[in-house]
Amino acid sequence: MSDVTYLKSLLGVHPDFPKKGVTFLDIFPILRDPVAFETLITHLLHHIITTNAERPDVIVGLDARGFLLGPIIAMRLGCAFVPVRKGGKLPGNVEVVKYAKEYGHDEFEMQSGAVKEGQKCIVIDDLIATGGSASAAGQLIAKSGGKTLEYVFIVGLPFLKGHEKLDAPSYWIVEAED
Ligand SMILES: O=P(O)(O)OC[C@H]1O[C@H](OP(=O)(O)OP(=O)(O)O)[C@H](O)[C@@H]1O
Ligand SMILES: Nc1ncnc2[nH]cnc12
Repeated sequence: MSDVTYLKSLLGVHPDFPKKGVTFLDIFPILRDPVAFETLITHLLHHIITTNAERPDVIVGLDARGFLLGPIIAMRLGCAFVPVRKGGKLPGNVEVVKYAKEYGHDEFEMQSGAVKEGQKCIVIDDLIATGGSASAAGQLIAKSGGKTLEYVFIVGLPFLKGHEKLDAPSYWIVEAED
């Protein structure tokens, strides 16, 4: 079985969660299996190293599930990790962007100066649906003077066309069907 098939087989599928009409795809079963978790991290590292001509300076992880992947990837690549958090959670001066996502609205914040002028960033999250969350993170990076090299996910829902909202290429390991 390929790594992609293995990881896809572990995804949890929950129809009508958190609201009717949304099929929630749950990555936590992958994290409960240490071999699958290691396979996931190795796959993401291999992708990032082989696809991007430029090495990233910063891995930007999105609240909350992006926090489970971002720091591991950042430490293995020798990059900074910067969190993008939901509104009102970060101290000090912050940049703010409001956005819509598959099942609601939210606000993302990043600490001012956390990404420095000219730094090359990779955004990491578990899943892209409508692309609202990833696009908001990209706007925060741009406000800070950074450059997004790529958006990286475990799961993509390409039929929602979220990747078309993004200002840089995107990659997902597993594709969910409509
Ligand atoms: O592409 P979109 O339509 O924006 O949806 C994707 C986002 O939605 C989920 O996060 P959520 O906001 O539910 O937060 P959580 O990680 O705290 O559960 C998911 O982890 C992504 O961040
Ligand atoms: N379908 C989905 N499954 C899991 N997380 C999500 N975030 C937005 N849409 C989602």
